[in-house]
Amino acid sequence: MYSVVQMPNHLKPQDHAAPEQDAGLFGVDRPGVAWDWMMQTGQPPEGDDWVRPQVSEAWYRCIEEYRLSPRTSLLRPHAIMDFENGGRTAPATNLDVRTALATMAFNLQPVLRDTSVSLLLADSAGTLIHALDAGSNLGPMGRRLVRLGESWNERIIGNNGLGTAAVLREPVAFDGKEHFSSVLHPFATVGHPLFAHDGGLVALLGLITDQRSSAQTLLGFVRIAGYLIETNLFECQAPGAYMLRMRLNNISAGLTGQDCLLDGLISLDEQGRIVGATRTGLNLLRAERHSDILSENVEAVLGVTIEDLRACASRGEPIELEIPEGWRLKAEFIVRRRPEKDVVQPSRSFATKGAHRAATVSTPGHSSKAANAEPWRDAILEAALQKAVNLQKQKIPMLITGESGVGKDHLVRRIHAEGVRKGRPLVLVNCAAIPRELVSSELFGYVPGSFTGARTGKTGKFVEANTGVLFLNEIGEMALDLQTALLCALDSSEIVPVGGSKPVTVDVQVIAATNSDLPDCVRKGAFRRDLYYRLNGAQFWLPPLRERPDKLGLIEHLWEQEVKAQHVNEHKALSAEVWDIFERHPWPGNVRELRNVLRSCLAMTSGPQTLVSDLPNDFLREMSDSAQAEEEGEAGLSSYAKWRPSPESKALADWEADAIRSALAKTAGNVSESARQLGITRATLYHKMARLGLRK
Ligand SMILES: Nc1ncnc2c1ncn2[C@@H]1O[C@H](COP(=O)(O)OP(=O)(O)OP(=O)(O)O)[C@@H](O)[C@H]1O
Repeated sequence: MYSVVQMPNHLKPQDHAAPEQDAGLFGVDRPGVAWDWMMQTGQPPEGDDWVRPQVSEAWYRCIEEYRLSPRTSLLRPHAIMDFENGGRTAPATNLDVRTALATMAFNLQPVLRDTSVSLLLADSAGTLIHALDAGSNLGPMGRRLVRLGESWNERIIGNNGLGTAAVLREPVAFDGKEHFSSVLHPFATVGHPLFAHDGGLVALLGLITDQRSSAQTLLGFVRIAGYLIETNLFECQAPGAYMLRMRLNNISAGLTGQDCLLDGLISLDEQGRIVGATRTGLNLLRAERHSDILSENVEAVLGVTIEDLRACASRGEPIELEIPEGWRLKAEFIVRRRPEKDVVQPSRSFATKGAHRAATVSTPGHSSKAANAEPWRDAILEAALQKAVNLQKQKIPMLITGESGVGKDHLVRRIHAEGVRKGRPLVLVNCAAIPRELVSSELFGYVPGSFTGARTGKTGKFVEANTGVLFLNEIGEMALDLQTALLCALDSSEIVPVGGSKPVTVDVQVIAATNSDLPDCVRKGAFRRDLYYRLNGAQFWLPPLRERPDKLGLIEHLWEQEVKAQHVNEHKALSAEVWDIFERHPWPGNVRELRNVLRSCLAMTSGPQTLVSDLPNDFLREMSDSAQAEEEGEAGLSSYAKWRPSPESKALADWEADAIRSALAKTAGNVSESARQLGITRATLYHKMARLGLRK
């Protein structure tokens, strides 16, 4: 029980309207006043005049049960140890489920694009396992909150959308100062628990935004998103040979809310026993808990036998079911294709994830994957490629966007190799790398005598690319006057060489790429609007590596490619620790950084397993700097802090020196090759060698 502190009357509002956030109806920021009151008295105010009961109850839990302070900022390492029962790994969600969830969240992301809302996924313990479009509007503190590995557990940072959804087992939303912890005051957070077929909590879906009065609005979105994800997960993961998809037949029957509109699912084994249900399925059957219906025969619950259901389905007849209280359900009986033995158990914890992955990543010939396992496919790249190749038939200009290193150039090369213009020229122009005054002559060429020294004239890139593809990389860097010339060339399919007067007709498919925010450049007047529309016949956005739901699959795939490329014959696998670092690392350099790191790792690995000490120095230093910066800042938990090589085990300089020695030994003292293998420039390597007193 908690004690109740009465708020002085002069502070109380004079009516019982719903509490307002941020100076609402009465010009009073009620949750703000209540929070200040709690700070002074150590107790939340009584009743629901100031904050919603859900909020005051959460604040009581924070004070009485978790002994938190409202000034609790981010989680400290010791706090996570306490929470995890003496430092054991938090109950993580099954890897297949994590991948499935991340994929579904990724598919939802376009709905939120161009909003200031970030989508989050946490495991059942509240530890962030995936974040989409996270951080751009959230400021430094927000960006720290949405880093993978941070805990949103209510016991750690107080009430919040994700952590409290896990406690209450229902969707929740909090605005600004309704959060117990001041760290969350600049934000609105919303969360939805995601349940497995047996009712076990598998993960948490959440949203965070800097629009701190929008939580209730976002609650509707998160409910629908949660329903879609849960239903999808059920269809992919629930056990059972059959499934019943049910919907209420008579809407006026008395059920309210989303259960009237949404499908409920249950799955059945060969004998007709219920082996799984979604929460909507549970509600439609008027069951409170999964245990009320799991293992029951469908006949006992719905009054029909499995044979009846099979017979109806084989006659193609709809199934009408009557459930208690006279409600009628319309149902579809589905024979599922997946055999039971393939089914994974979502609510089982995945304690040995690193070990599992280490076992699955190996050199060809040592692979522990099933012999008939399908080869990994880069679904994101393939989907973009397929669309682009089709569009190329109509010569539609394409714009490829995404952060540096996500694979824009890689995609263009694939489009060229597999599209209708394969075998024709592919001409690459990096608009940022050519001096401004030369871009015009580079693109359009020049005639002899057009300027001093131009005795012979030059063919421009447009003419070189004739009948093929012209790839304009870093298009956002192009000067405004050149944009005008480019627009003319694109509109007329004609170019005029510098110093010339006769137009030359060209047949060129233009593909442009940029990692800048072109619409923003248009708004600021730095990029021509008409050119933007001209280039943007179709747009492909490649996600950053950290947001890719198939990140681990891609890492594994590229590791295998690297092993092949370097003709390594012995068994080589990434250790569990390295996997964990890779999973948490935000990969600011995206696939480019990943490839460099994998290349260096492989070169450094002397035994069968790649250890943390085999990671390239720049990468280790990045981790180390990040951890240090966070430790120096406000009590934050770094995902990296855990992985920083401990001073007792080895000083960073020693790691660095070992790695360089090893690279130089392997390349017989070749500095360029060593630098390449280490993923650093030659100059950096020389600098480090001098600092560490190393010789070739
Ligand atoms: N999907 C992928 N599969 C395999 N390799 C990839 C993939 N995407 C990118 N890469 C590799 O990553 C590196 C960087 O890719 P790329 O140069 O295409 O990125 P980018 O987005 O064009 O970067 P920038 O904006 O800096 O030019 C290249 O070595 C490329 O081959």
